[in-house]
Amino acid sequence: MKLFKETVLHFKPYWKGLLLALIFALAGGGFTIIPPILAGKLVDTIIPMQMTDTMIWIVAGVIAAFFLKVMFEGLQEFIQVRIGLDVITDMQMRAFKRLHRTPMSFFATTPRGDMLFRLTHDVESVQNLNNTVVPRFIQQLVGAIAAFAAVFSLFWPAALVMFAVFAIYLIPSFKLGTTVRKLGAVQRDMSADMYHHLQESIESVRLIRTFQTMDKEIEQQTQKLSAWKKLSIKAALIGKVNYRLGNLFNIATPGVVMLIGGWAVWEKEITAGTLIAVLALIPTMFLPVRSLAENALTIQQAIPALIRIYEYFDLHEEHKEDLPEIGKVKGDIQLNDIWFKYPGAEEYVLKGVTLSIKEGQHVGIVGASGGGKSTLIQILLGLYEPEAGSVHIDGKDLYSYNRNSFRQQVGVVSQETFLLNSTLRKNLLYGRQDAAEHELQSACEAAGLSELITSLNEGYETIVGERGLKLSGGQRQRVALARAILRHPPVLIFDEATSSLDGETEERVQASLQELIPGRTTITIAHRLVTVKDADLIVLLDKGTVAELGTHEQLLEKKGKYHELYMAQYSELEKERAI
Ligand SMILES: Nc1ncnc2c1ncn2[C@@H]1O[C@H](COP(=O)(O)OP(=O)(O)OP(=O)(O)O)[C@@H](O)[C@H]1O
Repeated sequence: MKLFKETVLHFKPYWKGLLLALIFALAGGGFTIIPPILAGKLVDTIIPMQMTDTMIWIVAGVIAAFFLKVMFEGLQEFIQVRIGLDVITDMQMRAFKRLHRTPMSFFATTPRGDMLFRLTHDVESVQNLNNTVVPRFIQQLVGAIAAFAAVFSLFWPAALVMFAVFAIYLIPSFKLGTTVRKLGAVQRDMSADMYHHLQESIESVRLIRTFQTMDKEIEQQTQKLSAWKKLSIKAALIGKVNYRLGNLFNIATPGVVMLIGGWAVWEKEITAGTLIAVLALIPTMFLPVRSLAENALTIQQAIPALIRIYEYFDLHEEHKEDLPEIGKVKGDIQLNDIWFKYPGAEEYVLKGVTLSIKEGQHVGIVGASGGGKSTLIQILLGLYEPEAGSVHIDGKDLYSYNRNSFRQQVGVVSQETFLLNSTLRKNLLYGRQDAAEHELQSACEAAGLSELITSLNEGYETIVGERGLKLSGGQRQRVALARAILRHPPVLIFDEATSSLDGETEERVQASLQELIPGRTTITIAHRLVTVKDADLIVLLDKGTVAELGTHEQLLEKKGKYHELYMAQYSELEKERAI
């Protein structure tokens, strides 16, 4: 029911075009029944009376009827395909937009292959249905109704025979159709699984080569493919049986009609011409049924595909679109008693974290791996919502505002660097398209990228490759840094932003970053304590709680966990240098 309602709602804005298509379909259907009726007249009157002139008119009438039928049906088909494509692209965009508004937890729990499959293959399945099956079926249905009405008025017992044949045929056809539908759903899930595996396999090519697991990957794909093939053969076989069954009834029906029609001609109840017209109309009546059987698989694939696209319309939204914008951010951040665990997890990752960051302050977050540092940043950006507690930006509750308006004013450089398969320039300008050339250059300078760009033949126009694979890890991280710097955000977040750089480059980049930090609220997550030793405040996060808080010197004096970490990290010499 929802399927029907949603579909009607999507087509509603195009009702005028659809009405026009229906008028053309009706006209096409009307012209479909003219040639058989004229053939009846030919047999009954024109030939016996040798009306040569009228015969020419009849032939002209048949040709004109065919021509008009083709024209009207062509117009109807075109309008319908056009509207269908508009509707499908609307649906695809609606699903895609919604996907971008869902919480991050959705992406963490949904295979990427599944998302891609819905937005590509499922959409394609619906397009296949739209481009050929539906417009033709409507023509055929209109033609069949017109033919049925004509047969009923010419010789009603033949119409009755047809009706009975349809009823008998529908029983096995329905059963076979149900089987095809079930097979179609399984086949689709198998395809999605294969798609996911292929995608993962291609993306993990480095891992596969390193661990030499190609054979295992190929074996897995072979198994999936052969299971899919087996099922597809079964579905194709049932589809063909269904189609041939339709043909069988199509052939049998004229036989029965000939029998009762021939008898009616002998009894002078109808003329021979009427019988010929009726016989000629039979295939037209069978066309929609045959078409349904022939395209059963396409239909059975498209319906679940449509349902799966519709499922995305109801995805949970991260926040309502109509929430107010947060306005220009100064950078005062307050986290109050944050309790958080990841969806489906039992353990809390953050247990009552409270943190106050003043405008323009530089805060370092340190602690053992898995302590919840990156999670805290995700909460601060509103990517995940805590179970309890609140986030205030300049005194405003973040979750009562459009979070995107806050994120736009934050420059984030994280452990993972995402680059587009495009030029360095496009990647650098990703967050701020309108930056001037000198701004671009100084951001690259600050991020330690200038030398690399000068050394490249194509400079800023160098293509970085799929996910930036043509760059080293450190180079990718520097691109991400420059990209964040270029935005001039009031809030900067560095999550292990310099971890992929060699010691010398890191020192250089850190020195440049120190110049950028004044005047902006900056949060730096680092494993190497020296990275944050100049921060105004250092937070030691341990197993989801704030274990220690203070400046580098205060924390060292405290001789607690920070001190312990510090001692563990540095040799005596480095320690002296760092203090
Ligand atoms: N998307 C997720 N779903 C479920 N659990 C997660 C997810 N992301 C992180 N975790 C878990 O949350 C805990 C904290 O992870 P988090 O990344 O915040 O730690 P971290 O302190 O930043 O670690 P690191 O220093 O290694 O980056 C870990 O136990 C991790 O397994």
